[in-house]
Amino acid sequence: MDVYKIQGGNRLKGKITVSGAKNSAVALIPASILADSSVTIGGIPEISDAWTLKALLEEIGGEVTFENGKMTIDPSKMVAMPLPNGNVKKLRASYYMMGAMLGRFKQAVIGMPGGCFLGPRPIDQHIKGFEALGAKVTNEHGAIYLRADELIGAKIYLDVASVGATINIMLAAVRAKGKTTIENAAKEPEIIDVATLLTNMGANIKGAGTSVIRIEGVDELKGTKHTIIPDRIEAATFMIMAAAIGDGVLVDNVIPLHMEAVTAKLREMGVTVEENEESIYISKQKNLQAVDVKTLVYPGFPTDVQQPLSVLMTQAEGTSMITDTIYSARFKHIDELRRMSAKARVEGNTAIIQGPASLEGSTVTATDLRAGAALVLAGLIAKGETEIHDIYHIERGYSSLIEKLCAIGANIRKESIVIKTKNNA
Ligand SMILES: CC(=O)N[C@H]1[C@@H](OP(=O)(O)OP(=O)(O)OC[C@H]2O[C@@H](n3ccc(=O)[nH]c3=O)[C@H](O)[C@@H]2O)O[C@H](CO)[C@@H](O)[C@@H]1O
Ligand SMILES: C=C(OP(=O)(O)O)C(=O)O
Repeated sequence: MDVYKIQGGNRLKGKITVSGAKNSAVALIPASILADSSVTIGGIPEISDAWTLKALLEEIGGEVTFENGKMTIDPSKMVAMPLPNGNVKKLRASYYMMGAMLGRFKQAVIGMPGGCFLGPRPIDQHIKGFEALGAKVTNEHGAIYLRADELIGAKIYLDVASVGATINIMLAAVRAKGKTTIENAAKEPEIIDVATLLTNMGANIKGAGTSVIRIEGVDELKGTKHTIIPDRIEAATFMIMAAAIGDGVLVDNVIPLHMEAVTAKLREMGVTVEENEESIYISKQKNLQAVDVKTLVYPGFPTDVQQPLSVLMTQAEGTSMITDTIYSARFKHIDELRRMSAKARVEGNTAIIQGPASLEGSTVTATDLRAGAALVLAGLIAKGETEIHDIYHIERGYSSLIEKLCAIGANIRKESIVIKTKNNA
């Protein structure tokens, strides 16, 4: 089993470069299914989710290359192959195969998606959208079956402003007949990125990034080239690391506007954040102060940053509270942080964190992707050695994390270890 081993206590200094956005990449790659010729996407992060999606596109007949961050997808020979099991279970975003295959083939069979366990993650709004467009949707033996004679544009009001549902409905609606309106749409930057790719393919989409998206369906979509936006969650993770143990860190390849909620909270904690055009500089910090945070849909504070920020809170003076209104059970990392001597507890959907705490290295488990990023930070801060298990979660979403952190001074390495069980002891 692969683990990360971290010797804590090193300071971070220098430039760290953010990769393309995971949560864009995982939607842009399936979006290519809708084109009639090759789509090239630059800046795809080297994460396992991207490799798994490449494999899924190949399973349905796509010809895909992925080298140096550039993925080229030739969708011309794709067929509506059912994908009930296997790779679809390895990631959450396999659900975008539903919208894209429905848009192109008017049918799809996709197993229930995997991804991080964060508490219940329903997809009822995705299904409601597909049904409004005229698809018949059934759940048989854990797979979703979608079939439509034709897709017809409709007015769809989302009960919750879901990123996944907004993108998935967009993917199907660009090939529906007539007009679709998505009301109470999510406004995350990744939605604009997907709309930009689709528009360059020939789709007619207005209002992406606002709460009302209007789509006029088209008969065909063509191949194109696209460059992905920077990953605002990875950028936030590095900003938080820099605030905790940096001696001057430049986080490069950032859109500062996407970081506003994070930047504002860090400033409230006493962190000096200098914004440049495409980078953010965090100098050496002292006297961090406790704050209260509530996660919200964009442009609010992102749930994906809740877990890394809770580690910074262990280093701040006083009692911080962080409430997750998007995923109420996204707190498994708190138990792991307690193993490292953090003074923290969970009450309902809120973590209450007492700082400053002297963290101690320990053996911990990355229960999910951002929990893993939080534990990497905790290990970098802690005295002694931290060993992180189940790092495959981290590698679903962070590209070259070890190389990037070592280049600015961290002592972290990946190792294969043998876990002793009754059978091999
Ligand atoms: C692949 C991807 O981009 N994943 C992101 C996406 O996940 P995901 O697409 O799962 O999140 P959504 O934005 O869809 O969900 C937001 C909220 O809506 C609820 N909901 C969602 C869909 C639905 O049909 N019904 C429903 O009730 C969810 O339970 C959650 O409380 O947004 C999350 C919230 O920003 C991020 O943590 C994930 O990183
Ligand atoms: C929860 C996340 O990912 P996913 O939706 O792919 O599980 C995340 O990116 O933090």
